Amino acid sequence: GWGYGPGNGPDTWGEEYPLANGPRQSPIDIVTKEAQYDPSLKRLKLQYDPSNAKGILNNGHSFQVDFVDDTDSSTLTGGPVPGTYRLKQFHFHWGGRDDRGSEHTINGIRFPCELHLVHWNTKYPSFGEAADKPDGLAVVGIFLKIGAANPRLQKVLDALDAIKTKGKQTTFSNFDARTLLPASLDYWTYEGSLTTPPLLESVTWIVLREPISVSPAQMTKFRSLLFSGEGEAAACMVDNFRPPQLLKGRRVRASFK
Ligand SMILES: NS(=O)(=O)c1ccc(NC(=O)NCCCCO)cc1
Ligand SMILES: [Zn+2]
Repeated sequence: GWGYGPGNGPDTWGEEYPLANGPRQSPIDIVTKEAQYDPSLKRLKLQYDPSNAKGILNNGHSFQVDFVDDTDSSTLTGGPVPGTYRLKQFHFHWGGRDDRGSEHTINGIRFPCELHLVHWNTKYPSFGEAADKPDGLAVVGIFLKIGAANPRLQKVLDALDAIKTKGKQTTFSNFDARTLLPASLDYWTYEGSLTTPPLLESVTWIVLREPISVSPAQMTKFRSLLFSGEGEAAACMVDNFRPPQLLKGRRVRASFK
């Protein structure tokens, strides 16, 4: 199946997933001077209930923290989208070295890691139903930059020893995803896609301007995970990012001047 290696990486995905060359693919390079301030954009409202955290899973491409999404208790409202979107999961993309790892880039600059908080539009009955609709998903992207250790990440990183290999999962409860957010919710927004197969063009991207910090030692924890399953030849889970895709005429709007 698809992956990030030489034989199954982003350049090969188009063979099985034709959307790879579609008109609204993600990620993109955000050229800040070309992002247009839009005064009609609303403030982003993220309301997360810690009791909705359910589990943490190594899915063989990244790891994700899954949330119970059967009520409107952890939601995204406001921002560039009408209606209410429910938090489904969050996950990360990172590099084998600190000079790469993020999916979106800012003026060509890559960050060592990028956090994605995945939400689905409650006008649809479920995530699966929403996932292939043009207004189905809203993903908040947050850059991580090297600096002081981030204590808010520690609970997530401490759980990684239990999910080292593909398919492993463990319970992960009482986690407040709001603690991962930076002080400012200023954002850029554009219409895009899932950044992994099936590359569905269903995502309103909301990329925060302010990064959160991560220390080199914490990055080493991310890199201790494996793409491979137990008993398989060990393959370090690093460089699980898709490079920036063509804008194809899309506009990027800014919520700030
Ligand atoms: N990196 S990303 O764009 O935030 C992303 C989020 C979800 C997914 N996929 C997912 O949640 N489930 C599999 C696809 C759903 C099809 O029903 C893939 C990429
Ligand atoms: Zn992602």
